[in-house]
Amino acid sequence: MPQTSSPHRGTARADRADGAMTGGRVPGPAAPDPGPDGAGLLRGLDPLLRAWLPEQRWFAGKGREITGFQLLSAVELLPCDGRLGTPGLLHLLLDVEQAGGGADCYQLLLGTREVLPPALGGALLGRAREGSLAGLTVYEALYDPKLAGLLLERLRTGGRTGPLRFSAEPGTVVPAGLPARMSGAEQSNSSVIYGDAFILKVFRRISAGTNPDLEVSLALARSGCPRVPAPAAWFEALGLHDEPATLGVLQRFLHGSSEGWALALESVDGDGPEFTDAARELGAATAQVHGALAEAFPRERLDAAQVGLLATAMTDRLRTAARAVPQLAPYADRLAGAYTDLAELGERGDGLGAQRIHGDLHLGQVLRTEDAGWVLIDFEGEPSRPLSERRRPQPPIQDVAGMLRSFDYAARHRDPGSPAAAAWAERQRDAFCAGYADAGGRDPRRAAVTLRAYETDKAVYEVLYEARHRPRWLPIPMAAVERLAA
Ligand SMILES: Nc1ncnc2c1ncn2[C@@H]1O[C@H](COP(=O)(O)OP(=O)(O)O)[C@@H](O)[C@H]1O
Ligand SMILES: O=P(O)(O)O[C@H]1O[C@H](CO)[C@@H](O[C@H]2O[C@H](CO)[C@@H](O)[C@H](O)[C@H]2O)[C@H](O)[C@H]1O
Repeated sequence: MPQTSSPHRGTARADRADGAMTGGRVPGPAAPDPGPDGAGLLRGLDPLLRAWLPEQRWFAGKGREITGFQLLSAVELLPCDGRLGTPGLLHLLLDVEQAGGGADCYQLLLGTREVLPPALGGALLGRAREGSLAGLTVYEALYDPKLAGLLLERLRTGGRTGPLRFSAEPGTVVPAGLPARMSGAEQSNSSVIYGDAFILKVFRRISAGTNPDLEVSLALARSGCPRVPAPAAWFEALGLHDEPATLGVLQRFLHGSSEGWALALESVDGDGPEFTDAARELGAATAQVHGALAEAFPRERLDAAQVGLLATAMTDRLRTAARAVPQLAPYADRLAGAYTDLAELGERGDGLGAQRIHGDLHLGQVLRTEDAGWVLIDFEGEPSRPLSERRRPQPPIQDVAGMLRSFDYAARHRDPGSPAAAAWAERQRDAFCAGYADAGGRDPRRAAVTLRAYETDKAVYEVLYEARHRPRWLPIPMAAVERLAA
């Protein structure tokens, strides 16, 4: 609901009928101009954000000092009213500047209250001491069922509030008043589950353009492909750049589904059935999704020069990762051989087929349902890559390599060096590749050079990912690095 009244004591006011606050316009990252109310907001938030952001799993700039903030957009979706005891809801797009240069744009949904109920204690950012939020407690709004419910209502009703545009997929019915709960899965983004019927993914790091998670799952659902949860509604920021930036997607929640990762671990740990049938079906599901994507989006044939560029990009990523993670450095030259082989294959052969793909396929991105079998989620691609790159056609074997790496992860999650783990992973690789080929995909085992290059690239990415986010898990991709470098 657009707000026109004063949201907070102090200077920040929603003084436009469309709900955008003064200084809440979106001037673009090149020329941010938060204006007086934006500056007032930031004065109170600055110290809270400096302490809170680096603690968030989705914050990509861990380990680098935050040097400043630029407010790109501030929209008040609900005013905080102390007399009525109602919380406020602020939507912010914020450039976070860090040592070493550059800035990343993050989306924040902040609740404001005079007094935070104990149940929301875990969502606390802190109390603002100055600026337009002075005296108010600031917290993560998505944890507050009332505020998360308000966001659902905006998605249901659609329309504009300042730079925010809410849209619904025609023909989809989203009931009002579904109870909200924050998803426990702390990943690259934040998700809210509504009544076990829908899940809203709120993207955290925002880039201009349509997020492939929306673009791809919408195209697949519209084509009738049953292997993705259909998007029901989404919201975007207009005016950041030339293109709208996707901020969040509401999609069907697959209630009662099981995550591939959990099922695989049960099998590895001996608590569940052998996984090979599931791996074979997963290979078939992946091939079906690749088939549907090849129909829905343009395809390309990468020539020798383009394959050479792929190999160069892989080599660059390897060199960057080896500089950041010293354990990787001794293997770098031998690993780079896989990329040289790929470039030579490009010279010799008739190129590589490329199309839209999942882009970050692993066992945490597949859900097994009673009715539909395997369903693929999270088509966002590797969050660390630029959006433009993630939206480009890629060889589909990249997804295969991602899943094969994931079998290796599951197998080695307890003991990276165990021979039984290696044998388990080998069985799943074979089953997955056989299922992929049976369902119409090209047997990945017959593309050994390309597969090895992509597995190496993924293992290198994982080394960097684990070193940054989960250092205890670093031995898992390092075991793969040793093997791939041999
Ligand atoms: N449509 C869905 N139905 C059921 N659970 C889902 C759905 N989408 C996501 N999830 C759950 O939420 C987790 C995180 O979702 P994901 O899209 O991978 O988010 P992120 O981009 O933050 O990694 C998944 O691993 C899965 O457990
Ligand atoms: O799910 P996200 O899009 O956030 O993907 C990132 O995090 C993943 C971990 O949660 C990471 O995946 C790696 O660990 C998985 C086990 O936790 C394993 O199944 C994957 O094979 C492995 O790559 C992913 O790489 C990262 O982009």
